[in-house]
Amino acid sequence: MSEVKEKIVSTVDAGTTREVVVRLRDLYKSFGDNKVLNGFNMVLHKGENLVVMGKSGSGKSVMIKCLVGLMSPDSGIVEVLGKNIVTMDQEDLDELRSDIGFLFQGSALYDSMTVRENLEFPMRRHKGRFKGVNDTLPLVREALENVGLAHTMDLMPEELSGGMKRRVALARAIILKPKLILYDEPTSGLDPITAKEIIGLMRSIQKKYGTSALIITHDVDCARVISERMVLLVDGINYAEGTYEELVAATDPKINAFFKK
Ligand SMILES: Nc1ncnc2c1ncn2[C@@H]1O[C@H](COP(=O)(O)OP(=O)(O)OP(=O)(O)O)[C@@H](O)[C@H]1O
Repeated sequence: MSEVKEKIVSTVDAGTTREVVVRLRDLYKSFGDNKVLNGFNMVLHKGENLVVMGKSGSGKSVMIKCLVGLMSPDSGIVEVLGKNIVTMDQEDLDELRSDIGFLFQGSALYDSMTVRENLEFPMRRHKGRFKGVNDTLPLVREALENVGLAHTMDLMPEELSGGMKRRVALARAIILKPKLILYDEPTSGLDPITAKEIIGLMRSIQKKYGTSALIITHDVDCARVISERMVLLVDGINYAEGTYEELVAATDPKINAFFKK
């Protein structure tokens, strides 16, 4: 275990007053002999941008799936917005997910729907939350204005560039004003300038709405700019935690490997 982790974990355990939005404790998940999560721990505080890095196949997606209840851990605690995910029924899970925004790899817009219809989609899924909303237009417009794309409302996804699609996907992720946003590789496949724009938007959204964000990325520049704190997932555990600067300065070779260009 690295010095960095011991230092930071002790600060967190020493009774921080920040509200906890996600708590994963002693998470284990195996597939046959493949032990993917081996006692993983993580805490995300309210309003925080937490970056999780791990090499390909290290279990980041498995961790996220456990976090949103798409996969059950073999053991361990998964608390999201004060609720225990592991014991929840489907109805409660659906309700909880209306408080979570997702921006997953590749934007995943529906090609046969306009931008506006793509944005309305989460509202249709979580009808209960929008009972009193007859006119979705103001919400769609506000979400698109946040990403500078209000003029694209009636366009089809094929009429947008890759960077614009990612921004629309970001607008869709925030339209429900989620308390928590999960970003899975938000800058993958984008050129450095567009990636920078997306990171800028992620930051301004967090500032405007006070959203908590968990960001999974391989992009060291993205991690440097966006993270307040980082967790490195290695060998199924939270191998190291700290700020970007603390982790870059660490001497442990397994930590260094993440920051080599
Ligand atoms: N449903 C499943 N059944 C069996 N094995 C699985 C399943 N889901 C994931 N795994 C295994 O768990 C390990 C971790 O996979 P995971 O997708 O979480 O990695 P990752 O860190 O997200 O990788 P990447 O960065 O490439 O997306 C891999 O060895 C994978 O084969």
